Amino acid sequence: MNPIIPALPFQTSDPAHKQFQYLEDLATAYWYSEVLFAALDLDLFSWIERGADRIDKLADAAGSRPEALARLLRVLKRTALVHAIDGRWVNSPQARMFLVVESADYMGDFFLYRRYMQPRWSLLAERVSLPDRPRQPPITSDADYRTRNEQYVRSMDRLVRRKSPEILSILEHESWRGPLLDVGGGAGSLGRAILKTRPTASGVLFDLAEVIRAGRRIHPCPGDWARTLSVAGDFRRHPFASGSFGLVIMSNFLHAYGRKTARDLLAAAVILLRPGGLILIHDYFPDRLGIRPHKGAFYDLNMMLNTYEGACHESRDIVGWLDAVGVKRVVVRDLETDTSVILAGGDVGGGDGIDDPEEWTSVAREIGFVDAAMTTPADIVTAHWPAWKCRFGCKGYGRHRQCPPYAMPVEALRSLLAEYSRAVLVQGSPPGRDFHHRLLALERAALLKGFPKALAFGAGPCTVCDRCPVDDVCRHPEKARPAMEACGIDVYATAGRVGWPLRPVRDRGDWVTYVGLLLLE
Ligand SMILES: C[S@@+](CC[C@H](N)C(=O)[O-])C[C@H]1O[C@@H](n2cnc3c(N)ncnc32)[C@H](O)[C@@H]1O
Repeated sequence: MNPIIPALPFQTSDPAHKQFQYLEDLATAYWYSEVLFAALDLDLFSWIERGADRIDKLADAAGSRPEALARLLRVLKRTALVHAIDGRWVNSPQARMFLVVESADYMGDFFLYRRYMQPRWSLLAERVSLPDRPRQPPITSDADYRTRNEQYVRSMDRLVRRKSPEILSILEHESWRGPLLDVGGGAGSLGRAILKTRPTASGVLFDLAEVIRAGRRIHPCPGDWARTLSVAGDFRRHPFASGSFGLVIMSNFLHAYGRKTARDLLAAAVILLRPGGLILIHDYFPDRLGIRPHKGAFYDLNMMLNTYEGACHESRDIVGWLDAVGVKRVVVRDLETDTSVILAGGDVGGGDGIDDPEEWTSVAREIGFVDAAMTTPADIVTAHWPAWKCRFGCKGYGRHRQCPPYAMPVEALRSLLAEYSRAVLVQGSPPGRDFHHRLLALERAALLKGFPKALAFGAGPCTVCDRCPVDDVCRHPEKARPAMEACGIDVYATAGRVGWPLRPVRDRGDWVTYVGLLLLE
């Protein structure tokens, strides 16, 4: 998490402690968006930047009541969008950059566009329960439609423009040659950014006629259309010649369609590729659990509510659809924001991306862990005291084959760690038996993906059997795994190194946070 952008409370509440607070934070999460929308409606950030920085001046400029405005500003201050210095209001760096109309990086209209989608969210229960989609409020006139369409195109363009550098950094490792086709390219900023990296390549921006017209108004400078042919049409019917393009882009396109149509449109795009051509899909994928693990699933609901048949498709489905039409070489990469890229064809890296060590955190979350973090064996803190704490302080001492005094001594653990180069820490909650099963599932997934040395360490006494046999011979060594602390891992310090502040259970209703470890090589 970027330290200058505070996390929202519902992102940081620890359900293991004060569980109801997490729910209360979720219940009031919409307050945050409403505050941002109101501040943008009143254009507060722009007025502050223009010098209306004292409450009376600002209230005057924004046409607001000073006392009420002061209360809104207090919340904006809590959300770190503004600061107060000696009675003057000052924008935060993010607000100055993205929320001031005069800024070259202004995104306020994009954020306000999010509000257009909001009314339908209040119909979520109906949408999930009733067979018919609630009716769309009618658009009153052509002028309304035009304004709305232009806002939409401009908003999408602002967002993809910000994401382009990261998408480019993924594409830069691949070799491709033009021409490029940007399917549903909106105002064209992604294709434009990609073309700039290939000074001789040309491109086609393809979208519906009204979107192309809006794109021309949004980017009036002829230089923005250099080497780009804009073509208006409907991709479901347009007669492009097969084998014409070296790179086909589908950015935020497939989610406008249901499963069957999306699959057909993807297959149609593959046919347009030249031999060795690449396809780049940039979208929200509900099964990608990277930096914003919840966003793809939320976006899918947004599509369900706000489009006719739209859905965010899982990246693994898209990889399967590509495979079915003969595109075997695929990588999936999460951006540092909330979307991901699937790059396929050409001589793209191969596999499904799981050879990328960072992918293991996604796999772990998918298996059901609350959180997962990559670390290295060198960052696993070992000491003598954890095992001694088991000896003096645990009522189970001496009763479990995977715990002291039978557990792996810390010296053996240190030698073992030296034989590995990667490690994944996972976090979970009771019951311990479920946590253990997840660990075994993660270890097995690693084994099957070609990590023969994969070895999991659990949390607390082994839960495989109700109790260890009296003859001390483990009946299930294939399932039993050593506990981290039992072998001398300082779990608090190790978790602290990946940014997990563990706390002892203090209050009734709190539960212990389990931490497990997977060693990989
Ligand atoms: C969410 S926008 C994405 C725009 C841009 N690619 C981006 O990533 O910001 C989806 C675009 O796909 C276009 N689109 C959807 N279906 C289409 C179709 N059948 N033919 C052409 N364009 C289509 C829409 O008009 C819209 O501009």
